[in-house]
Amino acid sequence: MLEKRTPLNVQAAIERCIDQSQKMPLIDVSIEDSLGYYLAEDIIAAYDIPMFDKSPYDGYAIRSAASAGASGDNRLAFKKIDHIGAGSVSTSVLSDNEAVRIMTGAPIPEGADAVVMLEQTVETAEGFTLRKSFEPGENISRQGEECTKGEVVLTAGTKITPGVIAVLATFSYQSVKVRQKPTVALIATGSELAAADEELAPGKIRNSNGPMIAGLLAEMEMDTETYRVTADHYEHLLAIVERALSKHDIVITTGGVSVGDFDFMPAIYAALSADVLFNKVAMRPGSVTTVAAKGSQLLFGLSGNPSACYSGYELFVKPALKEMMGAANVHAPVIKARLAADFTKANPFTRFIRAELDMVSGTVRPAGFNKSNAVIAIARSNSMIILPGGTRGFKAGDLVDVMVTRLTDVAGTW
Ligand SMILES: Nc1nc2c(c(=O)[nH]1)N[C@H]1C(S)=C(S)[C@@H](COP(=O)(O)OP(=O)(O)OC[C@H]3O[C@@H](n4cnc5c(N)ncnc54)[C@H](O)[C@@H]3O)O[C@H]1N2
Ligand code: MOO
Repeated sequence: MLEKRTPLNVQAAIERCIDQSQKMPLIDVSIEDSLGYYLAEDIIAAYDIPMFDKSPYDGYAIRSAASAGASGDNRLAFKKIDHIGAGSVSTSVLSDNEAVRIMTGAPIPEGADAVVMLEQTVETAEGFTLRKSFEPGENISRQGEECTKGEVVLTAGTKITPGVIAVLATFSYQSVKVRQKPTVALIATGSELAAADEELAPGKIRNSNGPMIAGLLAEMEMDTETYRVTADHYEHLLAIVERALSKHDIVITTGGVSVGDFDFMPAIYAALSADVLFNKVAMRPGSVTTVAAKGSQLLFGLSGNPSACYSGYELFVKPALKEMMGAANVHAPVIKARLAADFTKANPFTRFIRAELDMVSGTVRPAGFNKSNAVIAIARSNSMIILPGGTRGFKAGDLVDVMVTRLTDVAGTW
């Protein structure tokens, strides 16, 4: 008899996935290999930045008091007593009307309290003249003006970006504490799937979900193993899923989760004695998305329909992977934007529409044909419009929620 499934609210389903996601063990990773991980420790300033008072310009370090009264009609002369570049320290101590020729980044010599830019000077045999007076501290980058020793500059859970790597390098880190990345098995199921090098016999289609999910995982720099399925046979599929579970933290399947005669995933979860967290979500597409847990391992049964498969990954897999890696913020940003066109369809359940968000005008429109089986709209989208269940009749200009999935490659200029 057909199993009756009770739909779970989509936000509750996401929370269930996150609650079930166990944090991965701590490891040290070299900063060269740290991109894409999340900091598992706060980063504390090991010293003041800048570490010393320094010159922000190529010019001359002077005593500001010696410049008092300088003007176009009263040029004051300074004598050059030393010359330093970044990386060198002057041993000179300045007295009135003495100056050290100094390059950007070099420490301010003792006695100096201002820097004159080269462009503000006229060279003389002994040094230079200037026609403007300087305030104490003028043109000096102060020690500790960016941060002081002991300050928490980045908190645990921050994604390691090139900017974070710059901070780690600044504070002499060679390696940093992170949480290991989970390893992922990827299994596209379906007897209809013909791999890229196989003939497209009648009834067969190309496997687009497999390469798409592999790409989504690659974006997160996950270590993924793809398993090949030859046909929808229960024993064959069960053996592959068991093999995947023996090696990986996460098993992602696509297809075979609905109620069809060849949808074997429900029986496989039962055979594995996996704890099914949900097998129906009150959303479109992707209502059949199923997530199960086997101890600390998670099995994501994404729908076979490409748009449903994509949405399932963004909504459930991505936050779970982030949670396991210790990310402080696991959710995709949801912003408000105005619909660029009417959307008249009824939404019995929360609807996710692959969409084009125009960040410049703050408008959003569906990215073309948008049924569960659509594939092109995924490629054209940078976001998903979220329309709440139990609504209909959205008009152009209405403010709607938009989940931003891809922030790069968005049109815009300045
Ligand atoms: N009687 C019912 N039938 C269906 C229901 C239902 O509730 N009752 N739900 C429908 C919904 S909604 C969806 S979504 C699909 C989901 O089915 P599955 O997740 O089990 O996926 P499949 O049946 O295996 O495939 C669905 C569809 O997608 C194509 N597909 C599969 N894998 C790939 C791939 N790797 N690349 C590209 N396309 C793929 C497949 O050929 C099918 O056309 O079930 C509905 N039916
Ligand atoms: O709910 Mo199904 O996943 O529309 O497409």
